[in-house]
Amino acid sequence: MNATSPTAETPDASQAPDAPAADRTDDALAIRGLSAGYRGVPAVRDIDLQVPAGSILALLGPNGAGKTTTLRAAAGLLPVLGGSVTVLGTPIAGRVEHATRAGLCLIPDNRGVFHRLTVAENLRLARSKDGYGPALDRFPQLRGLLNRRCGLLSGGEQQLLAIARTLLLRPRVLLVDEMSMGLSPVAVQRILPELRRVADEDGTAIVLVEQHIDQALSVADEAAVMHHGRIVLTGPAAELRQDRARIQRAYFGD
Ligand SMILES: Nc1ncnc2c1ncn2[C@@H]1O[C@H](COP(=O)(O)OP(=O)(O)OP(=O)(O)O)[C@@H](O)[C@H]1O
Repeated sequence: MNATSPTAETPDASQAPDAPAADRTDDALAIRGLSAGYRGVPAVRDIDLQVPAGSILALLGPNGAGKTTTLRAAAGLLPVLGGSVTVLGTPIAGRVEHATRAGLCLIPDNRGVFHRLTVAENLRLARSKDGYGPALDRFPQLRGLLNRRCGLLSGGEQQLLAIARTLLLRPRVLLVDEMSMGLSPVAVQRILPELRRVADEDGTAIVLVEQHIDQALSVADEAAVMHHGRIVLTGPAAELRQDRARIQRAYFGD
C-alpha cells in the first residue's frame, strides 16, 4: 500500500491524469482543516499540519489516535471529507495520482517489500533511471544482500530496503508509518539518523509516525500529538523532548 513504490495501491504515475495546477506555498506539505475517515465517517478531524522542505515532523499518539488515517489521507489513499492537503502547492484532493505526481511517497507500516524477490529485484521495482546504485551508496549495508531473498532479511534490513527503494523515487515529501514496528531499539537508532540525513541533504519534508517517542523527537524538528482523531499538542521537538509530562498528558487526552 505504498503510495509510490510499486505495491498494490500504487498507480503507475505515467498513467495518472494531470494534477491540478500548483498554488504557491512555502510548505512542502500543507494539511489544513483535514477531516478523513472510512465509509464517509470521519476518523480524524480539523487536522492542521505544515511541514517545510528539509524538516521532519514527528506525528505521535496512542493506538487508534488517527495517525495512519492522517498519512493515508495526505497520500490521497482516502477520500478527503473536509479541508485540504497540498504537496508543494498541488492540491491532492483525495487522489493518489496527484500525490504521486507532486512527489509524495508513503512507506506503510508493513514496509511494502516483496518477500519472494531479492533485494536487487525489489530495488529495480523503483524503475529509477539511475539504476539502484544511489541506494547502495546511501545504504552500503545493502550491497552484500543484493542477491538475498527479501523474506530472509531481518526486520531492520527490510526496513532499510523499503526506505532505500522509496528514496530512489526522489520524494519531495516522505511519509513514514511506524518504521520501527517490530524493530529493536538499536535498529531504530541506526535508521532514524538516515532519515535526518535525507531531510538535511535532499531537502525532503518528512512526517514520521513513531511509537519510539524519544528517538523520534531526537531527529524531528517539530512534533504533533494526536488523540481521538484530533491534534491535541504541537511544538518544537527539542522542547517537547524536555517535557515528557506534557506529552504523556496529551496521550491521555488531558
Ligand atoms: N479500514 C478502516 N475502517 C474503519 N475504521 C478504521 C479503519 N482503519 C482505521 N479505522 C479506525 O480509525 C481510527 C484511527 O485509526 P488509525 O489506524 O488511523 O490510528 P493510529 O493512530 O494509526 O493507530 P495505531 O498506532 O494503532 O496504528 C481508529 O478508531 C480505527 O479503528
